Amino acid sequence: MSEQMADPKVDTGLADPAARRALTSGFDAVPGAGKPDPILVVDNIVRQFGGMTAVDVQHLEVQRGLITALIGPNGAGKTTFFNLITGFDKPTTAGKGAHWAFDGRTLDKTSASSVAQAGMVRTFQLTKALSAMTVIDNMMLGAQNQAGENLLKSMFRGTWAKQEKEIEAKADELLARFKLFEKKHDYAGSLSGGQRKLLEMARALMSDPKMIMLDEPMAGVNPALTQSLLGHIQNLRDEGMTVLFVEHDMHVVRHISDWVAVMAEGRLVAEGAADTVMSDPAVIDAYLGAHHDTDLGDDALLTDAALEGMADEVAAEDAEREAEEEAEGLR
Ligand SMILES: Nc1ncnc2c1ncn2[C@@H]1O[C@H](COP(=O)(O)OP(=O)(O)OP(=O)(O)O)[C@@H](O)[C@H]1O
Repeated sequence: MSEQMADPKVDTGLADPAARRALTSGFDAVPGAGKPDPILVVDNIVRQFGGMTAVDVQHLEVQRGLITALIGPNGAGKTTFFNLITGFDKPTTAGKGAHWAFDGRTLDKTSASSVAQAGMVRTFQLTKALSAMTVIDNMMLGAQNQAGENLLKSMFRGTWAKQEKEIEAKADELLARFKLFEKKHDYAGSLSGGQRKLLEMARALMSDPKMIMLDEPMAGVNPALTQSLLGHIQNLRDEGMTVLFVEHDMHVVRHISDWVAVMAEGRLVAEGAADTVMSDPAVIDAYLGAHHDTDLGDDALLTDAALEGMADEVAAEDAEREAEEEAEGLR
């Protein structure tokens, strides 16, 4: 593998649920709580649209190696916050105290592509333009973030063809992992809702991120694929990646989050472990104020056995696929 395609997989020891619980039990369950090893630190990010404050996050730390959910009622500012920290929008406080750093690197004034190159990548919904492209072309587009200037240089050096082959091999591997290999040459627009979500995730992984940010990964996904998607997300964490995701489905949040941050009316109003944060009065207030019918989830399914079962299922499928690929000489 070339340097920029370095494998981000690291053993954080956090594949073990007991280790994760031991870690998060040391976190303060208060908004803006400090973490022992934050991969993302955000300060004073404010975004106003006209007179309306969509985001006003004074301090947030995201712990490395965990799955953190960002939840909150409709209009709480979650998507805007994602856009701000990934360089797709600018805080109103830019140059006036807004500061955020990823993996020790200040990102305040960088473009979306340099944020991606720093290792923080968000998934994108399949837009019209992307739907009109094939699955493999979508994947190759995902690699652009990763290669950046190096890609340009290598084109001049005449090594592009070799690099393109390497990138396509990596795309094939990811497509196989996400059960999309058969669809490689199909138009992305022809995929089902769940397959699109898988493609969005696979595309983001083309750049070997240290942290993947998922915006509503389960929206529009049928129950059969939900299990598989949840398993994939947990496996990314178990391989050492940090996951930050926005999700409305509280059952999903409870099932896979190690830590939950809650936004309401632009502000961070609570933080805590999934099984306790939902009973925080600030969270109940925020949701009740927004819509009364939110189901804040059910603890009955929140067992280690259920979670590990899902992760094991996907890991077994991965192993089976790898064996098949080896037999077919794909690897
Ligand atoms: N480009 C924009 N121009 C004006 N207002 C905007 C813009 N983008 C977002 N807003 C407003 O900012 C607020 C926060 O929106 P945002 O989409 O970030 O919330 P959210 O928490 O992601 O909501 P949802 O869960 O419904 O997706 C909303 O009131 C929204 O109408």
